[in-house]
Amino acid sequence: MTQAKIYPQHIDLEPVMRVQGTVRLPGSKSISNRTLLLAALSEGTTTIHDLLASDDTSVMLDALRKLGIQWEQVDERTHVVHGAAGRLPVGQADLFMGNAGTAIRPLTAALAVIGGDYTLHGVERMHERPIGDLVDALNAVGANIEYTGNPGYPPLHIRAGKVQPDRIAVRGNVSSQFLTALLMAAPLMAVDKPVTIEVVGELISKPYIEITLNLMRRFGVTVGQDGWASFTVQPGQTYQSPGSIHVEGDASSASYFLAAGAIAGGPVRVEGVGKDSIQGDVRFADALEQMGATITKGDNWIEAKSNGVLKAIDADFNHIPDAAMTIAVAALYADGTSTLRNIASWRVKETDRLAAMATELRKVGATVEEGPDYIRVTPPDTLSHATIDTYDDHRMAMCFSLASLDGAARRGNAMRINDPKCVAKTFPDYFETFSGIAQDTLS
Ligand SMILES: O=C(O)C1=C[C@@H](OP(=O)(O)O)[C@@H](O)[C@H](O)C1
Ligand SMILES: C=C(OP(=O)(O)O)C(=O)O
Repeated sequence: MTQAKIYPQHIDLEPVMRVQGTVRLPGSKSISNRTLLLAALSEGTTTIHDLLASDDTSVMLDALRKLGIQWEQVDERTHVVHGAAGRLPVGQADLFMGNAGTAIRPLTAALAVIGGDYTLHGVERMHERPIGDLVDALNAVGANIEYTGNPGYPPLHIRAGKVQPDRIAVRGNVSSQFLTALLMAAPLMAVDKPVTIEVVGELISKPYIEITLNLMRRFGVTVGQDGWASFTVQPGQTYQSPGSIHVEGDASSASYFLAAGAIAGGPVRVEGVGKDSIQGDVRFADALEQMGATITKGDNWIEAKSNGVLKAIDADFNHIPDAAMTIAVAALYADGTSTLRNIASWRVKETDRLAAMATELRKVGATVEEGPDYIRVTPPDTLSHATIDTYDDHRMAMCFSLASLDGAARRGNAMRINDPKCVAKTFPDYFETFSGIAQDTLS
């Protein structure tokens, strides 16, 4: 076991020669926050098993409470949400959304359609993350949403409007969460006639739309689809509680452990996601396979094992923008230059991830080319010890734990990661769990 030393300001990860073990994943952030909102909008009570416990789900739970939705946590792994059947008991509230895109975007659409007097704000970075395409789409069909800071960004002030359109158009090239938000609110708009949501231009991060449609179906609403161009909800469909629902393990969180297995021996098995997962990020395993790792999958697990040095990869990662960050760090262990393409959305997430990734990969000795929507990584012969800055981005912290694996071990120095507690956004116990798969350390 590695002796990870946790300090308030940084964590020192001793070089790890070999990883092996089984990790039980925390719940999926994307499924947890969608499920909470859909349960709140449903008729009936929903028991949710294995909800993610993290900053992003706390802000959603707190917001729902403030809006008058009753919920209880009945034991460590079980929450019960009492749906309010498309209404919100509290008509006026000030809601703190942290930095959770999956909370602020869907809630904005739901609140604008249901009507009331609501303000939504978040951490400083949240106020730099775009929401203009969603606000424009809603205001164009009768919503009343105002920016109280910079136009195009939270904070927002939502007042009652009248939103019952036939058609609503939204751009999908900055974030798929805008379309997700409109889809989830669509049954509330389609009161007596169908509503069609049209995607204007390109749609990014498509697998997240599949998650949305899948969960809407489980809550009793089906959506007609014309490819990725438009989505129609027929009138008279209301959300109905499925009774109980289980949240899969988080496939993005799985990526760090699978990559560790692919880099440093393995096998490493993640439990909680498997062959039939509804999360697009399970396709991260295909990328690792392409890099030469051996991947095996069961119904509820995925395992990765290394086969010597990884092969460099050149691929489009638009479908898995979050897990793609893990590939950028795994590329440090590849036999040549890797190129990750079509990832412009990295610039508007928790930080400018293209800039942050380039800066931190250079610190460990990589040669990096940062393009407007791509990154090219050439590994050094030997990784250098470095102090990694994390930019209040959970994924920067989690990805760079991989830089403590065998390549780094050749130098025998610890890898320092600043502000490790930022992992609380989606995986509060990340570093403890990572320590659990480390078998041999050089300390
Ligand atoms: O809908 C979702 O659950 C998410 C969609 C993706 O965002 P974009 O659509 O902005 O790429 C992803 O990066 C985010 O972590 C979660
Ligand atoms: C982009 C992310 O989060 P959000 O849901 O806040 O968009 C992420 O978790 O990588």
